Amino acid sequence: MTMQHDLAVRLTDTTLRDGSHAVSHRFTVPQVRTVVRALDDAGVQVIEVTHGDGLGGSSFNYGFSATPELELVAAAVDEARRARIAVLLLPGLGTIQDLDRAFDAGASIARIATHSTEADISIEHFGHARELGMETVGFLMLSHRVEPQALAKQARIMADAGCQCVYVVDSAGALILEQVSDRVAALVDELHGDAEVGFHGHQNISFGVANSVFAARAGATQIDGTLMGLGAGAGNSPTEVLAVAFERLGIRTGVDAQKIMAAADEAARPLITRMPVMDRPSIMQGYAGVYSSFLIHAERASERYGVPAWRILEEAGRAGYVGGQEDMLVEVAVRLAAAS
Ligand SMILES: CC[C@H](O)CC(=O)C(=O)O
Ligand SMILES: [Mn+2]
Repeated sequence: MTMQHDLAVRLTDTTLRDGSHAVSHRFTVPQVRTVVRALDDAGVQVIEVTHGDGLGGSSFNYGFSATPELELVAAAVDEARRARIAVLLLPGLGTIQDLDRAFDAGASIARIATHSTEADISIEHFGHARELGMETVGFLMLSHRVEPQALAKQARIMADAGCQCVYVVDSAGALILEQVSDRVAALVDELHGDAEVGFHGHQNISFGVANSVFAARAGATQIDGTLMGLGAGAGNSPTEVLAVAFERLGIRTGVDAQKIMAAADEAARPLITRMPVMDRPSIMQGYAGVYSSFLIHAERASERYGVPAWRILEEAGRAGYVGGQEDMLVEVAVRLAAAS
């Protein structure tokens, strides 16, 4: 076994954001408190809390939150003793005012997400977050669609705007091993210490954890996970598995393996109404490079128009749709139904 005692990564747990997709955005204040307490006890340093689609995501199009997300953020801030609370924002869906409100509720890390070729729409948000004194993280979503050097140029735009860590985000769970480390290495090289590099994986073709190891070895210092792998598509890299795998590889996380396994089992497992699985639609997302959050929208369109969800997702991959184009899945379903 290769031991790499020189490596350390900060784990960010996004059960209460990406994992929110798996419970149709129905987290309650007591549930948030339970999960935050368990993660905090286990030594997770950053916990992300918002609607699954980020601040402002609660809507007809993306699904309404059962509890206003700022109440969840405030509860998380109140419950955490050591961990810091992060929020995610997609410019256009969430606004600068949403960020202000999240900051007022006690969030101290702003994670701004854009499609992997559109970093320029995050410039204002990074500037504003830094003015507020928030730590900043940038998400380059659907990173598999962009070659390493071009992705690194987008990361440079974020870093120059005030982003302190740029993530390679495998939104489709499509990347495999060196495809991750090549991208992470290109960003590390470009950013040259001006910003850290992170990795966010999905399990659609089961590579989330292995990809995270490759990311860490290529220089990523922040890695995302969710308890029990709850998340969009087939879910995210499970935080408890990341903690155990990293410990076995000598990559320091500061997370207690026993406690994080208990957090998954005792705090997260009872909340699960629908366990993300690798099935035909979610595997198709990894295979065809489709945004993981499209899964529920495709399933809804599948029921309504009587065409298989995997076919809708396959077509979405062919068309190259990006986050925000959920309505196009209905159009695809209508077309497939008419052709059948
Ligand atoms: C809502 C933003 C987006 O879903 C971020 C993310 O987790 C991903 O792209 O995987
Ligand atoms: Mn995700």
